[in-house]
Amino acid sequence: MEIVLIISLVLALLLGAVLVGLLDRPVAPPKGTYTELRDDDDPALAPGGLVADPASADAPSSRPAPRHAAEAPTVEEEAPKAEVVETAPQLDRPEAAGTRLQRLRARLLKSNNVFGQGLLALLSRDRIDDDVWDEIEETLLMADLGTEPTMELVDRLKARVTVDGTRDPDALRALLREELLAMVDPSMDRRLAATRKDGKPAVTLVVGVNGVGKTTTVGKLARVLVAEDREVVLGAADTFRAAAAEQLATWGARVGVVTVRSETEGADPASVAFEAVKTGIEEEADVVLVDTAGRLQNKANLMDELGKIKRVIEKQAPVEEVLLVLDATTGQNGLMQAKVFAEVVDVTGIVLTKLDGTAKGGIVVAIQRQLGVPVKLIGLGEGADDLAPFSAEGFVDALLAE
Ligand SMILES: Nc1nc2c(ncn2[C@@H]2O[C@H](COP(=O)(O)OP(=O)(O)OP(=O)(O)O)[C@@H](O)[C@H]2O)c(=O)[nH]1
Repeated sequence: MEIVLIISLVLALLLGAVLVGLLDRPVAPPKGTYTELRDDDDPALAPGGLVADPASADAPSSRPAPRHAAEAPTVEEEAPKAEVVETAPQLDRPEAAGTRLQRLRARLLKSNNVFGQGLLALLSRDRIDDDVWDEIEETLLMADLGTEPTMELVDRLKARVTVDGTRDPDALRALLREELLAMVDPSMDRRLAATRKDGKPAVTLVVGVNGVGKTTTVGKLARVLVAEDREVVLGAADTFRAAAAEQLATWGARVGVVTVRSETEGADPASVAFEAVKTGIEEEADVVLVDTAGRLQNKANLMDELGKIKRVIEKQAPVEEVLLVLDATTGQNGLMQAKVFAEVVDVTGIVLTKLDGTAKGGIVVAIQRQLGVPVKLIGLGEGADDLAPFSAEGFVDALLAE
């Protein structure tokens, strides 16, 4: 009896020791779970191999504080908070939209001084004869104002300068300002669709030919919107250029914006766009910006693809804005592009990039006349905040600034 008791006691002690040993061992996480501290808006593998970009998930978000601390206390223990704070990249604080054109006006004046100041100098000559009017006409044509608007403006200036007979520099400046402003048309609605409608984000599709600055514009525009406290989701539907998705994700990460992209090179851009909009709806974003691959307007299959992207997006939410990006340095060629793009998708606004590198500011008027669509944004440099909302007054004032 005693022996049985002793054996039972020894067995019990052994069993206890084994149990303690087992509990002490680190427990491997179930397959597929994260082993590092992750954010709430961490990318989940989406159907079709699409992920919300991991680069963005590392950045601190302006959204409500992540709930991971409450949900996964053991993981929290493994990765001390201090470490996360140290490694998390600082978010950029983008410049507010309102001050941008003012800051960038010097660039506009520098590249377009012949257009604005040159015109003023010609009008201020002591005697304005036919030769001077020819020079004025030439200046306007050189600035890509287009033939019809040039004739119209010259006629109006002729009539007013002759009738008024004024030679006073201030009066001439005011007169020229008024006439240029009428050409640029301050009555056009240049607001961007950036507000949720019927419980869905405003979807913006960004289109244009190769190299005009689409991806850069989407990145810069995200910053404009973030500065206005909008929740933004980016869609990298330029699956043709390998680096485009990476480029876009970097732009997004700098301001804490999620980028939806495909892990498969050459994936169907319509499906990436679809996933981006889906994510935007799920995340209750204000705006979804979809970047698309550059396409030549004379390639019918690529233009058809654009139509498809739009149709696929619209299975979930209407495309509120189609921004056509045009490179201002390409001048009249941009007009041809605009015409064809407008036939395939309803362009709602123009983004005129690289205005810092050209004296062709008159293209603003020409393009608006051609499409009946307003220029909404202008690019004035390669800097992250060198994209400004277009204002007719701000533009004309910059052209005429001293
Ligand atoms: N100076 C200047 N450069 C600009 C401006 N906007 C864009 N760029 C530059 O234009 C180049 C092309 O820009 P991307 O955004 O890659 O052009 P993309 O249209 O997306 O190109 P694809 O994807 O090949 O069609 C980059 O070097 C940009 O920095 C601008 O307003 N001013």
